[in-house]
Amino acid sequence: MSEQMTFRGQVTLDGPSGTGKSSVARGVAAHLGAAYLDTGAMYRAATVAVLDAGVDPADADAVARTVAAARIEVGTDAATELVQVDGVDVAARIRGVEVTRAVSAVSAVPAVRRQLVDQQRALVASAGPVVVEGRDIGTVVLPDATLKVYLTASPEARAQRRAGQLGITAPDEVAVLAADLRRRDEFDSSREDSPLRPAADAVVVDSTDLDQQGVVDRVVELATSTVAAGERA
Ligand SMILES: Nc1ncnc2c1ncn2[C@@H]1O[C@H](COP(=O)(O)OP(=O)(O)OP(=O)(O)O)[C@@H](O)[C@H]1O
Ligand SMILES: Nc1ccn([C@H]2C[C@H](O)[C@@H](COP(=O)(O)O)O2)c(=O)n1
Repeated sequence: MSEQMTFRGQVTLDGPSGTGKSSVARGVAAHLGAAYLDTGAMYRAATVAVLDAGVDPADADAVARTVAAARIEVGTDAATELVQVDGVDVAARIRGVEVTRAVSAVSAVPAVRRQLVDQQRALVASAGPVVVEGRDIGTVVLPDATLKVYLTASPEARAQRRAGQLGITAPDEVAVLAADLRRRDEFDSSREDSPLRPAADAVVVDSTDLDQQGVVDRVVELATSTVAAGERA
């Protein structure tokens, strides 16, 4: 695919927390002129609905009922962030500690996953070319995607990145962040329904020693060469 040609496919970006999926996916979408879908934001919005209803995130039946009754909306424009629950803007709230602590439990509920995966596929179907990031996009949501990337980085790099994002410098606070990332990864990788793992045909990109732009360039290069190989076949 030359730079002038239009990208018409789907790129999936999966991987553990703090590897840079959201920032890289936005950059790749902007470069390719594609839409962008943050599926983690959807599970976070579902968690807001659960917490606001006073439901225990460990009560799977109540979580499923609450999320089924909630109207969860996310945008697919890489330049703006739209996340709403029942018409209320929750874009800032979904990044808070309370939601981050509870989101793994909510996202492990099979009925919640079925509901949000259906919604994700509908959004993708109407988005055209798209970059979608999450944990199960290459394995479950879009198994026929043009390019699947599984992003990794060392636990130390991920904790430092998250600390930088939050303006945290004290070593003991960075250690707390690292423990939280570890806890969430273990939970997300060991759940029964759609655990975090690379798709068999995913390209693994280790971003530990790459800066953000370097990762964006690498994924754009992979998308370009995948499309070019498809055109030659
Ligand atoms: N290659 C990189 N080098 C250094 N910093 C990076 C790199 N990629 C992303 N970052 C920074 O790391 C932080 C975390 O990135 P981001 O939120 O995109 O990760 P994520 O994988 O989407 O995390 P989560 O799954 O928890 O939402 C951000 O501040 C981002 O700017
Ligand atoms: N496709 C997805 C996306 C996200 N999740 C879960 C697992 C994460 O801990 C949580 C928040 O995601 P983040 O915003 O940190 O990317 O949502 C999932 O199970 N499947």
